[in-house]
Amino acid sequence: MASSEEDGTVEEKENNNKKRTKSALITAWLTFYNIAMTAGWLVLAITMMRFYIQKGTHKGLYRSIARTLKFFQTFALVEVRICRIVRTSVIVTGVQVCSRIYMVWFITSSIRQIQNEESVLLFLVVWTVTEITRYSYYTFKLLHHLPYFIKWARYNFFIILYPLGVVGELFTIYAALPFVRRSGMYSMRLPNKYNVSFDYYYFLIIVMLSYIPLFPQLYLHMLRQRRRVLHGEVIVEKDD
Ligand SMILES: CCCCCCCCCCCCC/C=C/C(=O)SCCNC(=O)CCNC(=O)[C@H](O)C(C)(C)COP(=O)(O)OP(=O)(O)OC[C@H]1O[C@@H](n2cnc3c(N)ncnc32)[C@H](O)[C@@H]1OP(=O)(O)O
Repeated sequence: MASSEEDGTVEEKENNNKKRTKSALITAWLTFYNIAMTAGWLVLAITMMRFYIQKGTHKGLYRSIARTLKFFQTFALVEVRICRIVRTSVIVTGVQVCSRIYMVWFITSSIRQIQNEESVLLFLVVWTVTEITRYSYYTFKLLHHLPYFIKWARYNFFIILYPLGVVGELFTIYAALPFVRRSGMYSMRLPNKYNVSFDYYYFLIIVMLSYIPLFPQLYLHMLRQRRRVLHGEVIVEKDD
């Protein structure tokens, strides 16, 4: 009897040890990821500032940072996986990350003629400030040393930055429309062997319209997060 009780305790201890090791590994991985992303966006911020100071214009800036931007923004896909670990929604994160990746790869990087638009500069600056704040917030939180200013910034900056970012993105897509129509890029006209037609021009218009239902949901989600974190409100959100 005593030996089976002992066995139970040994088994429990082993399980607890395994759980603790797993949780430590996850925390280490998350900390590494968030530090890497903070560093990446800081590099982008410094590169943009240096470019502007040296050249005195934003023309050519996108080209100079395109590779780094593509790398770090695409790497953010990891976050959809992180949703399984932390208390965040796959849908909210998925829409956010995918729309950004789409903006980088299939609009701004694909259409050279729009890269010098002011709207591109606008969303780049907004994304950079947002991401430095967001990833440093996660990092300090994981390290249990979260300065109040970072927490405040994480849950206040978005109030202005989110709409500004969306304005930058929408104007950029709008600027792309004439080039897409003229070039017929990413489009398929009939007749073709697949018997399928696709017009990227109209697809872009649909993307722009999809901001109308999607953006308010993301924004309201962030306002709820703000009330929860800064004002301690208990908020029950529907899970996906
Ligand atoms: C085919 C193409 C289709 C395109 C369709 C287009 C339509 C798109 C429409 C929408 C347009 C949006 C475009 C985006 C524009 C911009 O980004 S503009 C720039 C300004 N942006 C912002 O301010 C972004 C603000 N939004 C967010 O931060 C997002 O909603 C988010 C990134 C998804 C984060 O939300 P969420 O995770 O729910 O909030 P948090 O409070 O930060 O986190 C919740 C808990 O999860 C923990 N956590 C999350 N991520 C991490 C992590 N990486 N590491 C560690 N921990 C993490 C976090 O700590 C919280 O934990 P608890 O406090 O313990 O709950």
